[in-house]
Amino acid sequence: MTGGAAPTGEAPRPGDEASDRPPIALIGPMAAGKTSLGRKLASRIGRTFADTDRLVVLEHGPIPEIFAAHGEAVFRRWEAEAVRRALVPGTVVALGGGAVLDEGSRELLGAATVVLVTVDEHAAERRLGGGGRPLVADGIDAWRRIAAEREPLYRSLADVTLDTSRTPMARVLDELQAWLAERGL
Ligand SMILES: Nc1ncnc2c1ncn2[C@@H]1O[C@H](COP(=O)(O)OP(=O)(O)OP(=O)(O)O)[C@@H](O)[C@H]1O
Ligand SMILES: O=C(O)C1=C[C@@H](O)[C@@H](O)[C@H](O)C1
Ligand SMILES: [Mg+2]
Repeated sequence: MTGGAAPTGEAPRPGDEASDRPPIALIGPMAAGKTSLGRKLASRIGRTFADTDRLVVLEHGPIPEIFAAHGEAVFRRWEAEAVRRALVPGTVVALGGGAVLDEGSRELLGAATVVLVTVDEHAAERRLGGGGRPLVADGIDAWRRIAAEREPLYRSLADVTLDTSRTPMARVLDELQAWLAERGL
């Protein structure tokens, strides 16, 4: 795990509510484990969980159908709306892999604790099966190109980075929980 400078927030006091704390946002490339890790983290620390892909699907239908019928730009607009609705104090939010492309969403992430979840291409290739991700319908070459393009953006937003390639989910979760607890987040 690699972390940035410790946030300046005070340690939690008795009576503090998680709902007063900055939202915890999980960002990173497709199949890194944002949704799985976010859901487990929220359950463990007693916070509400939201997944922006899920919110878009609930409101507008399956992602491949949105891309086919309306194009990526419309998906990005609906995704940005989902980020704005979900990213409120006290929550854990898993963002879609490309949500950081939207400037307004990046501004909102400035008020969040941002966890970058990474995965190497070998593990990503094993996890990509099952489809549902139109931008990588052609496989790992597209995943590699997109991940490399976005890496500087992901790194610039992250407060902490966790790699899931060779670490079981339970241990990644323990590490993240400890990192948050040390900082009163
Ligand atoms: N640490 C891990 N070890 C092994 N498999 C993992 C790990 N983390 C996640 N996975 C598996 O990888 C797959 C992708 O995980 P997940 O859907 O959480 O990724 P994501 O980052 O949310 O992807 P997307 O960008 O498509 O939303 C799932 O099948 C999940 O069970
Ligand atoms: O990285 C991306 O651009 C995407 C990631 C997924 O989470 C979905 O939001 C969608 O498939 C696009
Ligand atoms: Mg996800």
